[in-house]
Amino acid sequence: MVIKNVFESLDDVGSFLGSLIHRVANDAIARNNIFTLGVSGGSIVNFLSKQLQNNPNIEWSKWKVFFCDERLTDFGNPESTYGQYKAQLIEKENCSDSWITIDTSLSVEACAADYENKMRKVFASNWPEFDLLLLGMGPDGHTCSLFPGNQVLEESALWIAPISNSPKPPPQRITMTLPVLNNARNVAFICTGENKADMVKEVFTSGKVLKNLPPAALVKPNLGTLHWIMDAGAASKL
Ligand SMILES: O=C1O[C@H](COP(=O)(O)O)[C@@H](O)[C@H](O)[C@H]1O
Repeated sequence: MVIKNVFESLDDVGSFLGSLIHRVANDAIARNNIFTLGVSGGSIVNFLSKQLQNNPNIEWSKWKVFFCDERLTDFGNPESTYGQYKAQLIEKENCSDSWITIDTSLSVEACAADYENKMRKVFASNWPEFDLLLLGMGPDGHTCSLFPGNQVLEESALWIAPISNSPKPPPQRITMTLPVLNNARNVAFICTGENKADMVKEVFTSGKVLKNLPPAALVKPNLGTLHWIMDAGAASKL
């Protein structure tokens, strides 16, 4: 199922995202006593940090937060996604125990394998079934660190893949693979700004030739729900 939500203001995008997260978290905790969340970097960091701050109802001890992708760089580098969440949210809420970080001392291949092992300690199944994955999309159609034309789009065994040639800096990254994204219970794209309008249109109207599809169009949860949360700018060409 695909649900499209378009809002006039960025504040409304943020509030809707906040309510979606809380609804899914409450359901997951009621069902399993744990909420598994995957977060992205880029523009989502601000939205998410704002929504998850100063909320006494969040049971952080029951949250396990993984990175949908992460840049292999020191946490002190402004490019580090964890570093951004740390500064904007984690230090303020004192919730670092809930966040599963990469080991930046490893090579990119070892880092990806190590992160997959960390994930396997939480999920016993063949493929992890995240309660919610929060994804962004670049104007080129990339999501996580899955860039157009990269062979990693065909990955069918790894949960986490190394990327050593990302066209968007920094070049070394790790990323969830498509089978992981498509096994989630809920996936939400948070997409704002007119500079993404052409690609949003392409994602919603692109044909069936697999190799030509932008990576974001390949995210189609097998059994879960796909939410597109957009502002009017991003949705302006739909
Ligand atoms: O490089 C990345 O880009 C995407 C999209 O970022 P945005 O700023 O255009 O929303 C992001 O989702 C991903 O996590 C990040 O590593």
